[in-house]
Amino acid sequence: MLSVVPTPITVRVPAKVNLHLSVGDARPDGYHELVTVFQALSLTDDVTVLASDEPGLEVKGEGADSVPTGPENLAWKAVRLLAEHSGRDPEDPGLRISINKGIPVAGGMAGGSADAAATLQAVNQLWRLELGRDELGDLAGKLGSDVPFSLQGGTALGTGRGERLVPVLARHTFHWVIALDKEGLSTPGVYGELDRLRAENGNGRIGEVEPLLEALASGDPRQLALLLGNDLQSAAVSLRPGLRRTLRAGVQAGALAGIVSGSGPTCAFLCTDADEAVRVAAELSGAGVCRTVRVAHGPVPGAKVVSEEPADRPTPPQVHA
Ligand SMILES: C[C@@](CO)(OP(=O)(O)O)[C@H](O)COP(=O)(O)OP(=O)(O)OC[C@H]1O[C@@H](n2ccc(N)nc2=O)[C@H](O)[C@@H]1O
Ligand SMILES: Nc1ncnc2c1ncn2[C@@H]1O[C@H](COP(=O)(O)OP(=O)(O)O)[C@@H](O)[C@H]1O
Repeated sequence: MLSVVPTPITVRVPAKVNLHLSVGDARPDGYHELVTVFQALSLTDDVTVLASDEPGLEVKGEGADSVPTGPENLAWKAVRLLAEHSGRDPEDPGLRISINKGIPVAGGMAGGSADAAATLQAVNQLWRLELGRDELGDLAGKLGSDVPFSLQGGTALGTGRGERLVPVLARHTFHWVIALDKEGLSTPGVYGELDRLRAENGNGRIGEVEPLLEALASGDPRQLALLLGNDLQSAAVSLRPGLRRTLRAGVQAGALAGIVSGSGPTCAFLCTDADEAVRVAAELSGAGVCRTVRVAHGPVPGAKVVSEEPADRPTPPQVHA
């Protein structure tokens, strides 16, 4: 018998791409100081949370087989953190979680962070914790550097580890083609490779962020394309040399520019408009340089409740024929 009324809540949460990712030196705590511009894209995961006496977590969809279902899943870490924060027993949260993945796993698009953010949002509602944006944002930062952005969405400037956010004006919907690779890359592995390359070859870094912020405000994809930059790209390409071919193929197919998304190996190609993105995606998928392609647009909102049981809603009036 259930001890609480089951009230499933589904939260939809977006992937991200870093339009600008400037990586500083490693800090004493092992993290790198960043200046980054995130944009939330229309590739999404759905996370459904349900109060249950039979706790568990299931993962379906894109790359589900490689996602852990135990305590190392970031969704469970989010539950644990909220339980501790609200004086519940973290060993017995009484929840079932179902994750439907549309975000590539270990692809540099913050899929795990997205699930953590969605779980924070869903459980906040399910347990009626009424934590506000700032409080949820602080908890999100404890779960991972990208988690606060997954909550917030839109377009934002991130500093610190990437967890300190300021919204950025983006006066346009931008259209992207996303090329997914066969296997993921480890985020710490890619940061480590960047440190190694820099120790060997010196400190090549992308420029300042301001011109990119101006391009976003202007809404001109051609201007934005010239300013996309990612310090982690050389490290991702060093670990996965085939990405060079993928990046070239996207531009040959007609994209304005291509970039490795975060720590990779997913590549994101900016296109002039939605029709052009569909055309580039079709051509790129025939080029044999990646596992599969997707079309996406951004910015889109952050983690958002898309359905819940109408527990508190009045019964709708009956309509008789
Ligand atoms: C590279 C980025 C760019 O947005 O995204 P992904 O490509 O992973 O999606 C992020 O910095 C990833 O953020 P996230 O995946 O949340 O990383 P965390 O869990 O906080 O940290 C995982 C590991 O990445 C490295 N790390 C992360 C953030 C940072 N500013 N400096 C780092 O050096 C550290 O080795 C850390 O132990
Ligand atoms: N809910 C989750 N979804 C995806 N990956 C997860 C999740 N929880 C933990 N992970 C682990 O996090 C690693 C990084 O995955 P992900 O967050 O998708 O990539 P990235 O850090 O490149 O954006 C995966 O290899 C996986 O083992």
